[in-house]
Amino acid sequence: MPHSSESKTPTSAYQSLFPIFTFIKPYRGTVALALFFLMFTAGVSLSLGQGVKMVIDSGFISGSVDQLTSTILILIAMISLLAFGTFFRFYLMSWLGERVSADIRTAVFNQIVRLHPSYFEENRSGELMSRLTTDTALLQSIIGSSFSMALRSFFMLLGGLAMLFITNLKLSMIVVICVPLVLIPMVIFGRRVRRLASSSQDAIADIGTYAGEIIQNIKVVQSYNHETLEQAAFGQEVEKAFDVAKKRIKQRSFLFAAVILLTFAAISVMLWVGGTDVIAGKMTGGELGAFIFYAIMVAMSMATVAEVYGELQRAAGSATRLLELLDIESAITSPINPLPLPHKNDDRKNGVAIGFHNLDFYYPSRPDVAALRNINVTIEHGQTVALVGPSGAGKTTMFEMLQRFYDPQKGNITLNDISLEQLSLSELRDVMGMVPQQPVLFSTNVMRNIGYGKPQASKDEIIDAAKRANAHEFIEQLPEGYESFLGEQGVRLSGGQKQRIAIARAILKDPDVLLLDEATSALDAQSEAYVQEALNKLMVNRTTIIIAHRLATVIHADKIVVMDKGQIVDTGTHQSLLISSPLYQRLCELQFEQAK
Ligand SMILES: Nc1ncnc2c1ncn2[C@@H]1O[C@H](COP(=O)(O)OP(=O)(O)OP(=O)(O)O)[C@@H](O)[C@H]1O
Repeated sequence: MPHSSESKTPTSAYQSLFPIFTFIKPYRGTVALALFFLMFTAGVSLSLGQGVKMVIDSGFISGSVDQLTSTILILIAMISLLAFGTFFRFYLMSWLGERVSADIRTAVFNQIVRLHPSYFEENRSGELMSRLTTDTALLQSIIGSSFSMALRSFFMLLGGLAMLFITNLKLSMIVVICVPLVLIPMVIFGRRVRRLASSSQDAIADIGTYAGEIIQNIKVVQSYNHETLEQAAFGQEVEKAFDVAKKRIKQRSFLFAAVILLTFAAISVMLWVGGTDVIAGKMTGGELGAFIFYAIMVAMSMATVAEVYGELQRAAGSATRLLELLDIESAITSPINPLPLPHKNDDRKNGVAIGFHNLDFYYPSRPDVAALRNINVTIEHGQTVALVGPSGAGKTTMFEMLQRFYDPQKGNITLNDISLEQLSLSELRDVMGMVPQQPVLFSTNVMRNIGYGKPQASKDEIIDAAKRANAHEFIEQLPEGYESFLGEQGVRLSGGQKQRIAIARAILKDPDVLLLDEATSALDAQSEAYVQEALNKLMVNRTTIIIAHRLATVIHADKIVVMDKGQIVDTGTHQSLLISSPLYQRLCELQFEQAK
């Protein structure tokens, strides 16, 4: 990417903002038009000073009502032009801000969904979320408003200064001395206010996080009778935020008071010096009026430029973070020239053969402990293999490796003798279908939750999949049938029902390899029978690997792999392992005790 080198070593705020221009480039035409209106309005604003002069000199002083009327009409015409230009300037600039931040948001999200899963173990989702929302919102306000304000103020500052000197040299010298006197306290207080404003935002964000966690876990809070404790703790958080806010508003009050005092003091000095000149006949009243108009314009423009400079620095931080995120390369990518997955006799309905060969794997976050060590397993087309072993043995890790969420440090995994790294990620993941122990439901309706397995599926296909998963009946009984909303704020489903939705999703996907993580929590006999029947149908004509917790599953498996501490300790059938494997015997006793 073109911005990679700049974003790593930003030397100034502007330099790290520079890469954002890649996102602005496509809208060159709009930028040009916006700039035109920006200069147009700046020009009209500057000429307003002349209008003021005319109204005073030709209108009031001349004593002619007609002349006053015509000068006022000219002033109205100028202000109409200003309004006209402002509409387009504001609209186009804000449009640019919104458009560019929308594009950046999309680019960041597109990047996030493709990143390797271990990235999300190192980076909290809350942080990524704030990149997507807060950081992009800041850039939007910079591009859409602050930048335009700064540019306009810059033009007006230059023009205003020029007009000041043209109007009256002596008074201009007073302004040149007074403006910094007014600005210095504004910049100092402004900086403090900004710092406090950002810690105030942090404090508010903390309140949000705290409340969010309590609301999510409200049942735990209530069952432990922690309401009063939580109320007190939350109260403290709120007070902390209030204390920061108090400091901020104090600084702001000082700022306002100082600005009013200094500005009017400076204007009074000018009025006094200018007024003496008017009385002495050295300048007209209109000139003095115009002069004060320009002086205020120059001061305001300088204040705006100073204010925006601070914001630009804050935005530079956001821009750097966003661009760093966009620069990260996913550690798991498709090969440039992927091999197609060959199918035995070209018959897709037979599953695929799987092989683990001398596989060693360490999780990136725990590089010193092997999660899998020296794993060798061969699974034939259409076989059902059960993985058993105590907690932490590495069973789930096997599933993660098969879906290539991580790459092994040593050895490899093959599908029909092709190494996973040689397959395109999309083909690999098309082949795999996973039914997790705790099914994940999205906050949408049943139809879309099942349809996640095959986005182009028709309604009939979805209903058919639900029927085959033994889910149709209970879905029909939901308040709005297939349109019922599931997920976070949706209908609550029982464990068995959720599993059947997940099974329907997998049926619809129709994968060659089925990865099944059986639920450990016991379902009631009826649900268990429904789920088992649905699974049996699902396993036909596929290669299936099951993390097994049920007697029925292991007995019917073609092969059982017994794992412990990341290694395979035994492989065989239920009968052979009962004789040869002490660990398997122990596991059987434990697991099937519970099943009784
Ligand atoms: N993302 C991860 N980062 C670091 N270590 C992990 C990660 N996931 C799992 N582990 C570790 O790897 C080992 C194997 O875990 P795994 O989840 O594969 O076990 P399991 O056999 O599926 O256990 P269970 O039956 O309890 O789910 C454990 O020691 C676990 O702490």
